[in-house]
Amino acid sequence: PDLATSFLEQPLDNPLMNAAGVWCTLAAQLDALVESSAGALVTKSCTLSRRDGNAEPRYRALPLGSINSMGLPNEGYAYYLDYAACHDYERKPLFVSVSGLSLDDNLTIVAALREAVLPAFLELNLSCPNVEGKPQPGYDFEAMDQFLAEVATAYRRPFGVKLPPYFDFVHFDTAAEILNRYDNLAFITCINSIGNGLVIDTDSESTVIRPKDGFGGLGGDYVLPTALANVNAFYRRCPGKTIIGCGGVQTGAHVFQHLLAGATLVQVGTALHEEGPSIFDRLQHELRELMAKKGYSRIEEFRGRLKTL
Ligand SMILES: CC(C)(C)CCc1c(C(=O)O)[nH]c(=O)[nH]c1=O
Repeated sequence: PDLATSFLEQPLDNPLMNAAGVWCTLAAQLDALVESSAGALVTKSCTLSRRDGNAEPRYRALPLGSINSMGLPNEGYAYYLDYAACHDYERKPLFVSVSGLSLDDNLTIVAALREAVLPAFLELNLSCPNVEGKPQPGYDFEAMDQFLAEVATAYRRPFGVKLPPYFDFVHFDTAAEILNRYDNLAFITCINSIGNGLVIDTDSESTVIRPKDGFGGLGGDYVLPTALANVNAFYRRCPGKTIIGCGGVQTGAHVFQHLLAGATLVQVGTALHEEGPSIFDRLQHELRELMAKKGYSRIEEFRGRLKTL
């Protein structure tokens, strides 16, 4: 079976890539993803200036996934624009994730990315911090609309958004209605971690990460059904947009499920953090094996064809 696919008219060897934030903060990590068999890669969400991020421990792997409250540690947007300027786009697509600390910061970064005239794809993180006392833009539909109106106008090129998970059909409907208003909003990545979970260690009777009294974003097995739901909800509601699936991928079968739900590309976070870039070889092997067993030779034969009962 052949895993070749395309994204916004760009050919890719396969649909797999890292999730923003995982194995992508430093150039050496990004180089390892370029050398790996990943079909594409994305940089750590960046801010105007370099950030140390939160105190450690700020990430913990668990039997069923992970919890993190990293606090946006990153080298600052110029670092990632420099990396993007040196990337070989013939080899594989590069995405730049942006998570400015304010709308203005986002506009500054987006303008710089536009000025650089690079073939990199912009993934705007809508879980970015916003005004104190207000929810993240992904959960504040007025702010989300405002962000998109200004970024879409300023960037004027195709871009995408990274969405937090939604759990209510009215939220799927409202978010999709906003996203569909922006013609150059070309792709939607679902989902970011499930926010503010709390993992407790029974023996120590303590939280397991230091920041935010132990509250942090969940990844891994905990989030797969929610990730698949959000991929399929936006796939159904935004026929003109390309969906990137993210959340809970650990096996070739999980990749298959994301594709069936309507994803074009599939991002790997927690499992990549734990296994390293060789995971992309394993996932492709497992996906090919599953496709062969089912008699599929290409992804387009089943992508988006989730059956209902
Ligand atoms: C949570 C924020 C720090 C506001 C954004 C960056 C981010 C982080 C992070 O850097 O803590 N972790 C996630 O799982 N998703 C994210 O989008």
